[in-house]
Amino acid sequence: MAAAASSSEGRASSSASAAGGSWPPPLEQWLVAHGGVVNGVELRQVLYPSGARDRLLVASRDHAPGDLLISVPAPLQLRYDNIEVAAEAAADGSGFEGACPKGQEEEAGGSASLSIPPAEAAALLRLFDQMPRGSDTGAPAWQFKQALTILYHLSRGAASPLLPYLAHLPGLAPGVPTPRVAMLMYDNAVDELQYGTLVQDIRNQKYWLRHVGCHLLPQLTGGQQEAEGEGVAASQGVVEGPMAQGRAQEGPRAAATTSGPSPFGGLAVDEELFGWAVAVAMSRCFGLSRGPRPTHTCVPLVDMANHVAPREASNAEIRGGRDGQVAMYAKKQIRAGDEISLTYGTHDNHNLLLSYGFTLQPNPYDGFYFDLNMETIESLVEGQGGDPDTGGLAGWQRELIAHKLGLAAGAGGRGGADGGAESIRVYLSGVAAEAAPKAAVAAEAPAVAGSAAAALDDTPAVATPTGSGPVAAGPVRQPVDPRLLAALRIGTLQDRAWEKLLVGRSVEQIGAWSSLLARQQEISIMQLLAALASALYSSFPTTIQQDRQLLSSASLDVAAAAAAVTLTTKPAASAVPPVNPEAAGAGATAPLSTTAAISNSGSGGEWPMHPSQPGSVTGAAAGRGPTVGSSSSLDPAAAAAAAHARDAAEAVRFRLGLKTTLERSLQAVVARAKELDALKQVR
Ligand SMILES: C[S@@+](CC[C@H](N)C(=O)[O-])C[C@H]1O[C@@H](n2cnc3c(N)ncnc32)[C@H](O)[C@@H]1O
Repeated sequence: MAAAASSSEGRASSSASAAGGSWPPPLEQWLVAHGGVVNGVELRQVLYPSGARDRLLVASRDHAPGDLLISVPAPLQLRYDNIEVAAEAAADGSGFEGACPKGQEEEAGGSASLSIPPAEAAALLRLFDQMPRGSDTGAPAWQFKQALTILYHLSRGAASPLLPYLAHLPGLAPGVPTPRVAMLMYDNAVDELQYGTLVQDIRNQKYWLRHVGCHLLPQLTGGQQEAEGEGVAASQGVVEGPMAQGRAQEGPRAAATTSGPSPFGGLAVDEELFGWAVAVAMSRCFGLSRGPRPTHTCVPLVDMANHVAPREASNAEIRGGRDGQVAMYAKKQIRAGDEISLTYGTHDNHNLLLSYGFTLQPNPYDGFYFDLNMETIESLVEGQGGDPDTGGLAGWQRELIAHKLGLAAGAGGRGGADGGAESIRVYLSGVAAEAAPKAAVAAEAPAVAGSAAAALDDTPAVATPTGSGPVAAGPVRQPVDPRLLAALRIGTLQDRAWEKLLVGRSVEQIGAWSSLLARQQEISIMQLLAALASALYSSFPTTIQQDRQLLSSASLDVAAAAAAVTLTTKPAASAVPPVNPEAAGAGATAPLSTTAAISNSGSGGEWPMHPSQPGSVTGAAAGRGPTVGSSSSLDPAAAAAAAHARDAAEAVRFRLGLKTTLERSLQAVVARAKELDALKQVR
């Protein structure tokens, strides 16, 4: 829990605010100057002993529960619905050029116009439409739309009122590296995760990132006809696109599209820059799930709050307000100097790594996932009940399990014929037995993935970005997935008399940790689960102890690499004053190999950013936006070494967390078996 511990752990901590007049302006000041509210909250930078840097929100005075901490009006947020509204209004001739309510432009933007020129909005909307789609929603993936919106505002440079916010984004703000969301990790580190389901998800994300950033965008914005071979992605078809919230597909008209003028002006968007924008979108957007048009939004300053879990550990929450305003409130007493934290959602480490580029140790929402089919259930329960002749599942058990779990009834897990899935993904979790829910899980509301905050009665719900993993983590975990427990309870029954009773019960009721059908049966089930957890643990090539050792040397590597970067980094001569002096030159852990300095004529300074080639951002060519310096501010080899070291350490941390989760699950089932056995003895 790096960030949670950061206030005490950091050896250097100071306000991120630079002296007045420097660039970029402190976010707190910028927000207040343009209609936002900031009450007793400040942004701090923290430097860990490892050399890693991060930022966090800190209370500058005491707060009572319910206090408003930050409020950000819609025009100060970076959100793609603004683009959609502007384009649609232009198309239907209503002449509305931007989503900024009348009268707020001046307030929010100062000299820069909040109106989005109709032609540019229309060009962006066309791009949105070409993005890969989620098969579940059929809509272009929001992460890509938000990334394009971020790049669009970046390309506008001083013409965008959001430039001061952009300058604080990780990867642009000096010393703050781009989050290493899993799709940006090096391949060798991905292999070291030792966890197939996550590795597959990361490969799919990498595929789509490459496809869009490297092929699709250049074609759509570069004046070329769609090239041959681009149908490949669509025909591959098997790509599960977590970024696209499901199975990703090509945009509907991609193959027939002729590119138009780039909405990014002179900003050359390549795979690296696009990857940065997607990582920013994934790691710091809030979902607005209600309201006239669901959208995602980057909310300045509010997006500086770090994540803690479980939910009770965070001291602030987000609420939506009227006119798209997003606000942060204290949800408990906060003392001056406390870190202000949010719970992004009930994310397991799989989701955290995919969406945010870090893991929590321990993570109360973590889970070990595996695919369960009828064959696995059959082999698990063999000899424990069921058909007296074969010792396997009797026909009625198979039917009941298939029906309750939505699985295909065939022994080999042959999906389809009866409408059931071939397999479902289930978990063993690290929830300690004593913390497991006491009531049936069925009593819990179904999870809305990523839902982070209670909505006000009449206002839009606000949620932190959903994790992109394969399983939406629910609000409450029990040590064993209720569906797995239900399957084992049904599969080990000796007596068909249970069938009538179980038919009317939900899978959550049958599989509730707190309930059981018969004590001796439950003891056997716990023994089966203990054997399962042990077998899964043994399938890892390394043990917990080996991982711990590796991690301590990996941490040394990270620190050494960070130190090397700091030593070899030469701040660009023409570089802007950094966000704070400590941050100078420390952006070297960003995965990007070069930096260029971009000057913002409106605010009289330059700050480092990272197009993939120095000088590729040419505001002059576009006749607007940023102009480019050519200073290189870090040693690419040292930066790459630091990124490699960080990835390697994160991979080991992830798999260590997974094994710890399995170990805890094992402890929970063994404890339950013992408890039931002891009860049996007493009676
Ligand atoms: C919404 S941003 C929070 C602000 C961020 N710290 C910054 O400086 O921009 C989310 C990112 O913060 C970092 N983060 C948040 N919570 C964290 C935690 N508990 N441990 C480690 N990193 C965390 C991760 O890099 C994540 O991608």
